[in-house]
Amino acid sequence: MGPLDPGGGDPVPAVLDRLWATVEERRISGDAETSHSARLLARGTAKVAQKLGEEAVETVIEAMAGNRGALIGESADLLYHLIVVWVDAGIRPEQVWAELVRREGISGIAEKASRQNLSAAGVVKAGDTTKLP
Ligand SMILES: N=c1c2ncn([C@@H]3O[C@H](COP(=O)(O)OP(=O)(O)OP(=O)(O)O)[C@@H](O)[C@H]3O)c2ncn1[C@@H]1O[C@H](COP(=O)(O)O)[C@@H](O)[C@H]1O
Repeated sequence: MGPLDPGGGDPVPAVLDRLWATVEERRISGDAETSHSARLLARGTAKVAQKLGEEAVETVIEAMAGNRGALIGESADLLYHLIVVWVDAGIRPEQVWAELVRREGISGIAEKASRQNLSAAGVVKAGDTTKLP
């Protein structure tokens, strides 16, 4: 399974794979003086996660204001900071693409209902999808 093939035979945006590879390279050998990624990663998991939260809020603000141009820019910031979170956590993009492919065709409403049924039966705790097939 290559970086452009999440397992279902579909390509994923190559720019996201390239961005992950760049940020991972910055984690390994980047200079905090010249690389924003290296500087942010050096500040630790809490700061990396905080920045993702800030970018998410800024994205929400532009979405609610109906500013489509600003929403595109904030979306790019959000994706970049999500990728920094993955690099910090040791997650490779293929793992996320595979999870998206696994969910294809599964309605969110049906999935939630099955989780609630399992929870009611005492099989899994509500909200915990890690034990689902
Ligand atoms: N896509 C991005 C990208 N999007 C946003 N940003 C930076 O994210 C920063 C967000 O600014 P903020 O003021 O919110 O955050 P901050 O500077 O950490 O400030 P504080 O929260 O600490 O006060 C800005 O400096 C943006 O330039 C990005 N920095 C890098 N990339 C990509 O990552 C690649 C590697 O970048 P470097 O790691 O800098 O070499 C680049 O070639 C780009 O492809």
